[in-house]
Amino acid sequence: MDVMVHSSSFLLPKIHQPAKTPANNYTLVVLNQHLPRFMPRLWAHAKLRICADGGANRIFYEMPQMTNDQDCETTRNRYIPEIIEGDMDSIRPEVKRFYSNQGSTISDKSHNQETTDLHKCISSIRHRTPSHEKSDLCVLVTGALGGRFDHEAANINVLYVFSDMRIIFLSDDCLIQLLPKTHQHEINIESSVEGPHCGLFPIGAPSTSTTTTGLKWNLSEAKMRFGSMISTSNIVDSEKVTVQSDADLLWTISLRNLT
Ligand SMILES: Nc1ncnc2c1ncn2[C@@H]1O[C@H](COP(=O)(O)OP(=O)(O)OP(=O)(O)O)[C@@H](O)[C@H]1O
Ligand SMILES: Cc1ncc(C[n+]2csc(CCO)c2C)c(N)n1
Repeated sequence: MDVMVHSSSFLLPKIHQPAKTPANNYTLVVLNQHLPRFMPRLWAHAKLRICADGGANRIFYEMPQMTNDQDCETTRNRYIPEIIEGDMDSIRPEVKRFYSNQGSTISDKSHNQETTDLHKCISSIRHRTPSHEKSDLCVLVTGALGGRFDHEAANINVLYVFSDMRIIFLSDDCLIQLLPKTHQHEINIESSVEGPHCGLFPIGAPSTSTTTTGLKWNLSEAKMRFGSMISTSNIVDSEKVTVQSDADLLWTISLRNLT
């Protein structure tokens, strides 16, 4: 079974980032929730930036408070998403007008009320990415966690729908991602920015055998399912964590107080 290597090096300042890993070649998706404190850094290093519908309001109204620019206008002119995607029922008219005039592509999918704006964004990223670049692509998503529980459930479902893509949800407090059962996983812990708290569990299908190394409470061919045992409030105990499972698992790790 192939090994998939993971790293949160996108959270490091640029000078500390290793040259070419999937984590440094990412598309940023901004959802309609409060921006995380490290948004300016994520934005600066992204290869492509997509706002999901009302996510554009967050960039327009919240970004000016997160930078040291002299005035609002300077910030707004600096942070222009390449694409705004979704059913356009939450983006404000003045925000849509502003970014449209600045050259953002407005991808209006108001006819589709079957999938969420995040689903539309990920689907569009998949279509835009040439096959030979797919394995290198990482998608960082802000605003997927916290807030309305139906939105959160839909967001997590997107991780499962697109389980062959590297998608990472980031909040101020933690990150989460899916570890597909098709691979063994090697997670390099960036201890200056993440840990020590972590969790590992299946949602949906149970796991009859999960084995880990590098955790304080390791699993050895352990069974996990909701309604029985799941691993939460675990602690990373090594610079490298390995995971092998017969089920897709969610991996979550706490983020330190970065600026
Ligand atoms: N409170 C929230 N909690 C978690 N995710 C959210 C929340 N609000 C928005 N999102 C995410 O941001 C995306 C864009 O948000 P937006 O408010 O534009 O959605 P929407 O389609 O108007 O949702 P709805 O009509 O259900 O309120 C959503 O698809 C969802 O992924
Ligand atoms: C069974 C079922 N439940 C809910 C919706 C509604 N819905 C799901 S995603 C979406 C778009 C949100 O931007 C909407 C309105 C549906 N279509 N089918």
